Amino acid sequence: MAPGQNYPNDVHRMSKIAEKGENKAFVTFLGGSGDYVKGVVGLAKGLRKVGSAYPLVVAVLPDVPPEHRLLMVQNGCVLKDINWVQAPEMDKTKVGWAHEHFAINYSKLRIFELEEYSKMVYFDGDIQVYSNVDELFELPNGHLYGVLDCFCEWHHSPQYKIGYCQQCPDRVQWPAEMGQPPSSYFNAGMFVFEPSQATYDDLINTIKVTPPSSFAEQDLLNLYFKSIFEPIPPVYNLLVPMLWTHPEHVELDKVKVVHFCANGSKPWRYTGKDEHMQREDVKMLVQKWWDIYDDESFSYREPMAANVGGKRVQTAELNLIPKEKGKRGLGPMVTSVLEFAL
Ligand SMILES: O=c1ccn([C@@H]2O[C@H](COP(=O)(O)OP(=O)(O)O)[C@@H](O)[C@H]2O)c(=O)[nH]1
Ligand SMILES: OC[C@H]1O[C@H](O[C@@H]2[C@@H](O)[C@H](O)[C@@H](O)[C@H](O)[C@@H]2O)[C@H](O)[C@@H](O)[C@H]1O
Ligand SMILES: [Mn+2]
Repeated sequence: MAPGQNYPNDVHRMSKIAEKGENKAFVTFLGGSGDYVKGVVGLAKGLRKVGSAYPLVVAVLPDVPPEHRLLMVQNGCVLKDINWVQAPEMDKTKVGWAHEHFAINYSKLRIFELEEYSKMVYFDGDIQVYSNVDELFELPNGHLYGVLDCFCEWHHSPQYKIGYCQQCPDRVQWPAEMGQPPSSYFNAGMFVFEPSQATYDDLINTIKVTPPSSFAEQDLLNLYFKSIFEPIPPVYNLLVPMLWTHPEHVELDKVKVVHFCANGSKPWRYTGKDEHMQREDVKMLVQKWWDIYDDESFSYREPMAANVGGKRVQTAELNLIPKEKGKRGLGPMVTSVLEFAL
């Protein structure tokens, strides 16, 4: 099935159309079989380390492989199957995604369908939590909360061309001939929201009538929630580029959440060779990420038992990849573990 086409029997539909619930949870998003699963495992461990009272839900696309699903479940994640959301057709001669993978990011919008939760805090998989942020769940309802983004590295944007950034609006006045200055704009790597099927349906309808732009669903979310968006302090989503674009707004010892969105800063891919990556503060934040990721005391819960064909076996005994070399696929055991786990 090509992404975006609904499955005939919708095998990956939401587990059940849930009635509105009172639960609250963190939620992240994972697609593909690549290394972002390390980011999710790191985030799960980070939330456990700061003693958060809320679970981490992971909205997983169909192409996330079984071994990655099991790894996340063993780290205490609650998996929710979601389907793709088709990115709008883009005329690449006029505009392109800022990063190729942004096309799958529209599927992130599926988190608005998670109505069994009354309030959720979304984190990208490349975010780490270094201090408890459970207070975010007490923010008043009726708003979407996020941290103001920085435009200083948006090389193809009108903002960049004139050197305007909302982080320092007095540095360069927005010229009257360019119309209204941009409204407050949040980084969609972290936001506090209330799931609603009606909101999700309206977002999808909005995609159909909104020309696509470089920052994909982030631009859409900022357009859609403009009237109820409330900025929250940058300690809740420190964009790594802010360390060099607006150091005057960064008090590193007060930062609670770090977003590794700068090129070359994803800790699990970090080589130190990209621009700015040899900075002491960047190296310290990446090392802190690894200290949590490698810390066994925040890792696997007791190896899970699973009901496999009526027999209880420890997941450690499961052979997730069938013995025959090169042959991959869901063996009967893995399917039942996933049934148990999901
Ligand atoms: O191959 C990918 C790329 C991205 N993502 C998810 O999409 C989010 C947004 O991508 P990214 O964080 O790379 O964007 P950035 O914030 O760096 O612009 C990631 O954090 C992941 O949760 C994913 O699951 N698989
Ligand atoms: O698909 C759009 C993406 O937009 C955001 O990434 C961008 C954006 O933040 C720019 O403002 C930064 O300059 C840039 O570095 C960063 O990649 C979100 O973090 C990501 O989850 C996703 O929504
Ligand atoms: Mn990110």
